Amino acid sequence: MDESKKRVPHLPWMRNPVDIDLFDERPLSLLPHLDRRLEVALRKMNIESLFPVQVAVWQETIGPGAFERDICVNSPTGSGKTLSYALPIVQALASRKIRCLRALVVLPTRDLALQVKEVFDAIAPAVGLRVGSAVGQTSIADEISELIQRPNLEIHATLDPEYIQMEPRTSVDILVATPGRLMDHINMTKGFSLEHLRYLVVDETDRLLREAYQSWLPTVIQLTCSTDQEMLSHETVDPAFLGSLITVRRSGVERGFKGKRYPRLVKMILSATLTQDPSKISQLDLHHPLLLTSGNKRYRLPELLVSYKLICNSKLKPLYLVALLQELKGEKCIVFTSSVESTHRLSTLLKFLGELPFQFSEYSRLQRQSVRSKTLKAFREGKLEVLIATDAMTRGMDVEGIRNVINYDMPPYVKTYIHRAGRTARAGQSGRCFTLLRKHEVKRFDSMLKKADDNSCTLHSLPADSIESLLPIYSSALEKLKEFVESEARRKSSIGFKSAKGNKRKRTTHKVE
Ligand SMILES: Nc1ncnc2c1ncn2[C@@H]1O[C@H](COP(=O)(O)OP(=O)(O)OP(=O)(O)O)[C@@H](O)[C@H]1O
Repeated sequence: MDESKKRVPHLPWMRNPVDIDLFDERPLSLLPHLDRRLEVALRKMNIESLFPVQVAVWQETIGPGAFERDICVNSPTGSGKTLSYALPIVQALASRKIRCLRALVVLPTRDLALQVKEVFDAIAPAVGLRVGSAVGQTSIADEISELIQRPNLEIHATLDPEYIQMEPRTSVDILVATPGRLMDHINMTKGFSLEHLRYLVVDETDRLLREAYQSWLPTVIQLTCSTDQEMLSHETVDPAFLGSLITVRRSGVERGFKGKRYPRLVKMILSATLTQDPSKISQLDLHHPLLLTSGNKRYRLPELLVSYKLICNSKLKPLYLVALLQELKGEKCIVFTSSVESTHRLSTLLKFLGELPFQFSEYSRLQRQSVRSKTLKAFREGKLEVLIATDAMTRGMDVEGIRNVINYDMPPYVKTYIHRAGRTARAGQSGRCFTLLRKHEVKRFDSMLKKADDNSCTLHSLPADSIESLLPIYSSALEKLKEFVESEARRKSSIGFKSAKGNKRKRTTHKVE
């Protein structure tokens, strides 16, 4: 057995997880306590039953677990983690009386946050909840007007200000945010408060913990802890006296959480590759955490994913890619490269190869958000068949109908392989992942796949003539690429990108691989 499979987690609570594999998909009609209005909303989304991870989390939240413990979910890509937290949170808040910010969901990128907001938007309005976003898609002023409700002074003109709520306050129940914009609102937006927060979701946890993003996590933890402290300091005061806006938290004493009279903030963390590093996990200040994981392996690929490797002549690697894309005959594909520069060079080179039988586009953080959003829309709608992308931009991306993932550059880590491959074979569908390898990379790749519990990666070869037929235009395309990169570097340096100048010149000497 592979060593990585036997490794015992350092954290004791991670050693006896709830096994998600023991849960079956469950029809909505058999889900205990599901609000009828939510059932209708789910059916409108064409959801007739809950996936195993969703049933398992339901059990620990709305079911007998009753949100008593913080929830940590480690479940494969595309297994339905978003709805696994969105549904219980919306159901739990369905009976709230007064609108204020009670659930905060944090995601690493804007596109991902908007994707998750869509899921909340599909169910929350059914029970009268409002969902907002703080992702920097619009100006901060527009975001503030969406999130903050200001008192209407004209309506209250004749009333004594002492008796009316004059302070601005949040006008959403659930907020989906990226860390940067969240911090902007925490620091600057009048009326933005986490005082009543009951649920904090950290999706794509391992990625969010890796990057500090202006210390958003310690700030959120501190702000929500101080609420607990503040409330505890009112121990002699009847909670009712604290006003209807104060969330009356469920007592947590039954599991021995001494000294906590008020329900704490519930945290839910999720990933397909959840970290087991105690120092990282400790940043979350988890309360009696419960791990839910699929099977007894650390990493898991989607069940219906098939992996292939292609051994390439490294000088002709772009042609192998083109030949493979031609073979895939316009099926939706994502091609992963190792960096934004490499993504840019590869897509530029493909443009110089003349008419290709597929529509493709670059998708990376080098581009403006508006360009990226347009590209993603076209890809979703099937107007583009191939997206050339980097890891950072596509984590968690859920696009229907992606049949293939192509690793143009070998992923550096098994976690990277899992997140890239997981853009296909989602929600029980089948999919393929191809990895282009130079001869010397094969051994390292094979041992990496074993960690992902995939021993079934087969060799895929392309007919020699499919590459040979591209050779005549290849050298002229390379020439054009060289000129293009040089002129781009000159243009950038002339508009003041002095630091970029050196890098770009260096880049022109790189081979296109
Ligand atoms: N119960 C369900 N029935 C049918 N489809 C579902 C159900 N739950 C989720 N889905 C669909 O499954 C797909 C994957 O869901 P989701 O994006 O939540 O996966 P994930 O586990 O978060 O993946 P990743 O780790 O890549 O972020 C989505 O298209 C979603 O609409």
